[in-house]
Amino acid sequence: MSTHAPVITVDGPSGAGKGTLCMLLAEKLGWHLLDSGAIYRVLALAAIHHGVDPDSEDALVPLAAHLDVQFKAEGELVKVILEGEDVSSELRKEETGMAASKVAALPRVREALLRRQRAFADAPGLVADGRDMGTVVFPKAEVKIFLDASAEERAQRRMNQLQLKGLDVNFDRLLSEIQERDDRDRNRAVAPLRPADDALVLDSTSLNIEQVLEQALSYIESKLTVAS
Ligand SMILES: Nc1ncnc2c1ncn2[C@@H]1O[C@H](COP(=O)(O)OP(=O)(O)O)[C@@H](O)[C@H]1O
Ligand SMILES: Nc1ccn([C@@H]2O[C@H](COP(=O)(O)OP(=O)(O)O)[C@@H](O)[C@H]2O)c(=O)n1
Repeated sequence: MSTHAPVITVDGPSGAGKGTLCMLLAEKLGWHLLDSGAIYRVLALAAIHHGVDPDSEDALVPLAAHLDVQFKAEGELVKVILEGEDVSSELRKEETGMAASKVAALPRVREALLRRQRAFADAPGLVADGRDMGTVVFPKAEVKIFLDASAEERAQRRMNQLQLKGLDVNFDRLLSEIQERDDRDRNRAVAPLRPADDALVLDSTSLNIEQVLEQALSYIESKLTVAS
């Protein structure tokens, strides 16, 4: 007998703070975490490693359907293993995000990844991070949040994050890459980035991480009795 697991979806553009918020929520609630962007990133890397044309939907669909990926929690970090190889650091590169947004625009690729994402919904609950979690993957989720922030603030956050890793980054380039990815994600034909009709839209431009967490938790508590 399958039990229904409650789902909290957090969608929004790159750098809005989704990953940070989802990790804190999953930790606080003791729920599972789905980083759906990581799946699209892994697929983009698999295509690059196998020399598959990232524009060829026909070649990408079987790769998506048979993607051999494991997410291994190691303390606070999640190691991502693709076909036995640790791709964790390659995964977070900006160029991987850009390649992911290209493969993610292909309808049959999205379809091939649906079941894999839905399988993450398990007791006691799931926090799902992405672009279409509340609109397509979990349309009946109990709680939906759309986390936003201005493109400039998101580019600044990404720049700080990359600088902390010791990388040399240029703000204007980062901003234009974020805008290019936003445009592609918002204007694609299937599962475009947009808030679900029943989502709380939270603009984090002038909120710090604690304030975002506080507002999200108070909304979750108003929707779910288990969140107290
Ligand atoms: N409200 C916030 N204010 C300032 N920085 C934030 C906030 N939320 C997240 N960050 C930082 O911004 C960067 C991007 O956040 P992340 O959670 O990776 O965004 P996303 O998953 O939406 O791309 C991280 O370095 C994170 O620590
Ligand atoms: N549910 C999702 C998650 C990510 N994606 C795509 O995957 C890319 C990378 O997603 P990500 O969440 O890892 O990116 P960041 O927000 O961390 O920059 C996005 O730009 C989207 O094009 C998607 O189409 N649908």
